[in-house]
Amino acid sequence: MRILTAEQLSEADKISIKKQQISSEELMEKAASLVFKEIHNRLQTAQIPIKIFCGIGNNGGDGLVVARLLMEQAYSVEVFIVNYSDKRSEDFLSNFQKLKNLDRVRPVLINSETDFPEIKSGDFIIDAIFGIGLNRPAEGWVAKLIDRLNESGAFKLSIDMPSGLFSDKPTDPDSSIIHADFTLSFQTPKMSFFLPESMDYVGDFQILDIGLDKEYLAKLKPQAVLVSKGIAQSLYKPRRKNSHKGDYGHLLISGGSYGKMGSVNLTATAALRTGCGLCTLYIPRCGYEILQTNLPEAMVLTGDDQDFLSGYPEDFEPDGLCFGMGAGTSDKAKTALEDMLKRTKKPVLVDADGLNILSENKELLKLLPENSVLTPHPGELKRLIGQWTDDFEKLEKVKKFSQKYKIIVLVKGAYTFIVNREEVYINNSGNPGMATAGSGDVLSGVIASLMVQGYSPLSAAVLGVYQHGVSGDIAASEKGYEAIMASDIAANMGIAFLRLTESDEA
Ligand SMILES: NC(=O)C1=CN([C@@H]2O[C@H](COP(=O)(O)OP(=O)(O)OC[C@H]3O[C@@H](n4cnc5c(N)ncnc54)[C@H](O)[C@@H]3O)[C@@H](O)[C@H]2O)[C@@H](O)CC1
Ligand SMILES: [K+]
Repeated sequence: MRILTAEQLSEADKISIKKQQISSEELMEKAASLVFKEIHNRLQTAQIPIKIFCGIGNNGGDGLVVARLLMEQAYSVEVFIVNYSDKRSEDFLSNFQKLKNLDRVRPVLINSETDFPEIKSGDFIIDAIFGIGLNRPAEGWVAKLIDRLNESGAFKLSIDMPSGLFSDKPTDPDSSIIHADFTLSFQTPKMSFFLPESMDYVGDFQILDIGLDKEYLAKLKPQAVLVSKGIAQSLYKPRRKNSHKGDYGHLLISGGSYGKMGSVNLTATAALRTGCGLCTLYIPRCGYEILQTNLPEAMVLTGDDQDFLSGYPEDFEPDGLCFGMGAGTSDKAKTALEDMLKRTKKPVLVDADGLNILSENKELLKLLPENSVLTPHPGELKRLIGQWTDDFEKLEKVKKFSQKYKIIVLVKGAYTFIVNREEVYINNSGNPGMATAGSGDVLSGVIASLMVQGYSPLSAAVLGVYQHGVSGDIAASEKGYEAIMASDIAANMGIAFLRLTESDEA
C-alpha cells in the first residue's frame, strides 16, 4: 500500500470525480457509507449513545452522512456542529440540509465552551472535526473541546484523521489532538500513522478503499510504501529442487566479546534458520567452545585476542558479511571492522557495536561497499546522523545519509522504516513482545542470510524485516508478548516462510 500526502489525495479526489463523472457529494456519500458500514458491523444496532462531532469542512460532511445513515438504522445519535468558522464547504451544507430534513434530529451548534455537551465515559464519540484539510493546530475553544473529548474516557472513532493531527508534517505535541481508539482512514494510510511521535494518536486503524482512480494513484510518487504480504511474496525466491548448499551462499558473521557471545549465537541461528547455505563465525577466542557446542551447524574461526574481536581471517572469501553484534567498541574491534571493510567489495550488514564504531570513526563510513545495510535502533541512529527535531526531519536526514554513502539504512521501531536513498518502505508486521534483548541480533542474521542467498540488499532488508515481524507474531500467538525471547523469533522463521508461501485463501 502506498502512502500519499494530503495534497496528493485531494488532487486524486478531484481527478476521480471528473473521470468517474460523479459529484463530490456522491464521493462523500460513498466514503461515509463505508465508515457507516464498519460502525454498523461492530455495533449491530446496540443502543449506545453516539455523539458525532462535525467540523464545517468535508470531514464534517462525512460525519453528517454517517449521522444520517446511523439514524436510518435507529441508532441513538446526537450531532454537534463544531462551528469554528462560517466558511462551510458545499458538501457539508448539502448534507447538513439532508440531515435536518430527517426531522428527528436537531444538530446542536457549538460556538464556544459554554455550548460543550456533557460527555460520559460510556459514550461512543465519532470525531469528524478536522481531516486532511487541517492547516494549523487546533486553537481556542476548539482545542479545549478536543481536550474535553480526550479526558472523557469515551471511546473515540476518528474519521480519516484524528482531529488536530497533520497527515504529513510534524504536529506540535503540545497542541490539542484527538487521541483516537480507532481511525477509519480513506484510500491510503497517512505518514503520521507510522511515526513514533504521532502513531499513538491514531489507535488501531483501517483503510477504506473509496474507489479513487487507480490509474492516477499509481502514477503518484508515494511518500513511502507500506510492506504487505503481497510485496513480501513478490520478493521471495522459491528454492529450486536441483540445488545444493553452495547455491545459498556462505555468510561470515563477525562479532562477540567476553560475556556477549550470545548475540553472535542469535544472529547465526537466525541466519541458518533463514536458509543461508553455510555460516562461519569470526569471534574472539573466548567464544570458541561456546559456539561450537551451542551451534554445531556453524563453523568457527577465532582471532588472536582472547576477549575481543581482532583482525580479519586470512584468505577467506565469503559471499557476504555481517558485523557488530556484541563486538564492543575497543580499538581492536575498530581495526577488525576496518580490516574487513578494506578486504571486501560486497555489500555488508553492520549492526550494534559496528554502528557505534562507525559513529566514533566517521571516516570508516566511506569504506562501506555500495548498498551495504545499516540496522540502527533510535539511539544508534542518533549517534550516526546527529539529533533531529521531529520524526519528519529524522526521515529526511536518514534519506540524505543513505544517499551520501549509497547505503540502505533501517530505522528500527514499532514500525521499522527501510530507507534506500529517496525510497522508503514501512514494515507493518511484528508486535511489542519483540522489544526484547537480542531481537535486533536476530534481525541482522535474517537480513544478512537473505543477502548471501542472492537477494539484492534492498530486497533482503524489506523481506527480512517483514519475516522477522511475522515470526515474532507467531511467537506472540503461542507465548504472549511478555514471554517472547529473541531465540523464539529465530525458531519460528520456518513457519514464517511457510505462511509467506501459502495463499490467503488456503
Ligand atoms: N470529495 C472529497 O474531497 C472527499 C473528502 N473527504 C473528506 O474531506 C476531508 C478533507 O476536507 P476539507 O479539505 O474540507 O478539510 P477538513 O474538513 O479537514 O477541514 C476543514 C477546513 O478547516 C479549516 N481549518 C484547517 N485547520 C484549521 C484549524 N486549526 N482551525 C480552524 N479551521 C481550520 C481549513 O480551511 C479546512 O479546509 C478528508 O479528510 C475527508 O474526511 C471524503 O469525504 C472523501 C471525499
Ligand atoms: K477527524
